[in-house]
Amino acid sequence: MTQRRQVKLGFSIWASGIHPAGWRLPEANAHGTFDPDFIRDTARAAERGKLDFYFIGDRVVGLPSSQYEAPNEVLRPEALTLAAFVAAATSRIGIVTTVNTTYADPYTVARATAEVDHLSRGRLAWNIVTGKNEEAAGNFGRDEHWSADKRYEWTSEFVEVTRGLWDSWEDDALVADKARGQFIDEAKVHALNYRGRYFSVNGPLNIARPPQGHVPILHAGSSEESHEFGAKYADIRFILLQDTAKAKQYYAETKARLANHGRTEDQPFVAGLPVYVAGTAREAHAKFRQIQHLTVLEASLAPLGAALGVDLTGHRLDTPISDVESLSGLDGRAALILDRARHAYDDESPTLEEVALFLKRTHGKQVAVGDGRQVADYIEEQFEERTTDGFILFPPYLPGPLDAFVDLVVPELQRRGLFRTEYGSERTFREFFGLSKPANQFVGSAR
Ligand SMILES: Cc1cc2nc3c(=O)[nH]c(=O)nc-3n(C[C@H](O)[C@H](O)[C@H](O)COP(=O)(O)O)c2cc1C
Repeated sequence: MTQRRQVKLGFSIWASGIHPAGWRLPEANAHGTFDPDFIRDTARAAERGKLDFYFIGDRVVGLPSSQYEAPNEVLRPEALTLAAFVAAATSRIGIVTTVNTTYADPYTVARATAEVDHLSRGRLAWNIVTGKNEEAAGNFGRDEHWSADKRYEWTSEFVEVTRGLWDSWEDDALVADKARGQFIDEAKVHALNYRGRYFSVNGPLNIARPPQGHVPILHAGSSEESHEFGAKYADIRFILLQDTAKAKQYYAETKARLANHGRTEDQPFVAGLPVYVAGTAREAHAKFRQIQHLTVLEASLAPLGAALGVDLTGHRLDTPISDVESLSGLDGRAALILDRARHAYDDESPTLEEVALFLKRTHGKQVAVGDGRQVADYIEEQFEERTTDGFILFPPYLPGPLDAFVDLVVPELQRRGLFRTEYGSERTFREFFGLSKPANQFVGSAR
């Protein structure tokens, strides 16, 4: 019997939750961000669920005034350091760290990523982002955050340099010949001597080639330049899902770009997904409503009206949507937003305030709310429809939702043959995703 194609699953550490009010729940840990025991527990829970990877995003700005809108962007652990910690706390799960290349240096990043790949025995992947926060520029002596074309030109060179540095050492360069007193074979250690528009780097790196050869690259971004960069350099694309028809088209079109760069290997997609799962659908929806109502932000009708294409002035926030005549018979994106809000609240007629908060938090995108079977149904449907090849669980708060996902959704996916029941022979991140190990550009005639 042929085995079913299996879904990829990761967990993203948002210590205070993806929802800005999640940390306010009595059962939420609001102090987890810098608590090593707490972080270790999340890593082990993700590994207990046999997940493919533990995902760490990053920001290079601190924005205290974002506390009501996005508290998890106010405080952010340093992602590479955290990856090393997670590597030590686990033994099988893959680890994705994020580096914003716009504000980084390739020699430093090549060293640190190679080091963590060694420490984790080949379990690391690198999520490349180029950042959207203007304020970051001021932290790095710059006057402005660059436009997309400059960010991606710089980042393309960055990746070329980094890959070249990772190749500095041939696998058998360290001979450690005790009898002759020869430590290394210098002919097998290569300087890069890269001279480009933005970088000038001699090399060699002072770290042996990473176990995976090149640390695999994930990429997330939205511009045309991001998509061209991703098609050329990324092993995996990190996305957010839109409605199913659009997402299917996006999936097919984005993957079709790979051929323009002579690529034949698949580029798996993983999609961020906020999940509210509980023993019963009723509990899950109640938790969703409870968190929404803890939001400190004021809901306002203007953005909701603009998103729906309807003038809502004059209505009270507590009006149920079924009482608003102009909201009946909508189609397209407006209908989709209302449907998703109805589904999430499990209420045929949520109030205007509830829909406004829903829109504000999710930007109208999908959240999965339900019992284990219902969340698994959603994952299976999106996977089979080919909108994505996997998901990154975005917990609304921690720790409860991670354990609930592992205990309720994972077994359901396993029963359906959609997800592994044990870690198998795969050891490296590349092996988890079926990615081949790249040859060293300095070996043989490759250069
Ligand atoms: C799914 C997704 C995840 C992202 N994660 C991060 C992140 O962790 N840190 C960050 O600085 N930017 C992150 N970004 C922002 C991107 O780096 C990028 O700046 C933004 O999407 C603007 O698109 P562009 O780079 O294509 O112009 C993310 C974007 C997307 C779409």
